[in-house]
Amino acid sequence: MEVLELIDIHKNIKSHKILTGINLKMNTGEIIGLIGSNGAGKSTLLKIISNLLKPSEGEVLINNINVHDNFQQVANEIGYLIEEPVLYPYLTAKEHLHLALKLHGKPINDKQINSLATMLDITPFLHKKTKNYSMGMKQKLGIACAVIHNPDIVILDEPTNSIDIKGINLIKKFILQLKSQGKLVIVSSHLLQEIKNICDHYIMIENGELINTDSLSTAKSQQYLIYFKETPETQNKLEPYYPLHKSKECISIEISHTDLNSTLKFIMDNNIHISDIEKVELSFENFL
Ligand SMILES: Nc1ncnc2c1ncn2[C@@H]1O[C@H](COP(=O)(O)OP(=O)(O)OP(=O)(O)O)[C@@H](O)[C@H]1O
Repeated sequence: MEVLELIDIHKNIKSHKILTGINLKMNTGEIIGLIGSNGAGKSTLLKIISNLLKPSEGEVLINNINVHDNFQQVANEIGYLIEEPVLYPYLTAKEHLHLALKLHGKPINDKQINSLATMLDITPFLHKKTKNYSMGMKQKLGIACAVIHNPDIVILDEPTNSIDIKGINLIKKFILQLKSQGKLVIVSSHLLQEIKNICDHYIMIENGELINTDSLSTAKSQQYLIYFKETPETQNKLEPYYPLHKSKECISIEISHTDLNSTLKFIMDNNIHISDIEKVELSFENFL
């Protein structure tokens, strides 16, 4: 069932275009992986969905309700952890969870808190003040606070940040449990191999634009390597595409399929001789 729709989302900050024309529809019971290089616009998009930022243009609809015009109506349908969790150093994990429930107008339910604490392995420090927590402990508590009010949509920006392998596996299992409860989970990660086995779909953003929303296998085939003979003149002409890759006597540039036409035009306009073009299957880590 469709729960979230993004309609022509644009975000400009001053003259900087951060997001351009993002259109997406997402359903309950899905895990969506959000990938893109540093500065691609992932956190900005997640903040817009969570109503932490307003789009310059466009609409975010949760169950057909405009998030930015009617947030009170949909605030309980969304839970998020974006960037680092904001925690009070002199409150315990349990007190944070009580606060989160109060914020959403939900009754204190210690049974629910204990069960969530078990799933996220935070029971041992449920009654300890957060000032002495490690980054991993803070991160897990941040995730617990994001979901304690039982939202339909859960947004986790880099949830595996600062978490060891055991913790990453636990979070993956937890995300799968959220999916089995019928929630839509949107998760971003720099280390996508950490989450790629659990996602149903992937959203790729580069330079604020959606590259594709296809499956992992389709997404893999969207890159091209263009090879040139290594000469100083060619190297100079290819300056807009630095850093160049070097192998034996060749240099190459790596581009996405969306840049293929403009890159070929650039090459022709500049009279650069192409030695070869290769469509490559890159692993997700190559996009990050
Ligand atoms: N408040 C702001 N003012 C100006 N530019 C901003 C602001 N917030 C974000 N940006 C710019 O918008 C672009 C996208 O940033 P964003 O944090 O959304 O990227 P990201 O894909 O989440 O990156 P990362 O993976 O490094 O966290 C970047 O170029 C960033 O510098």
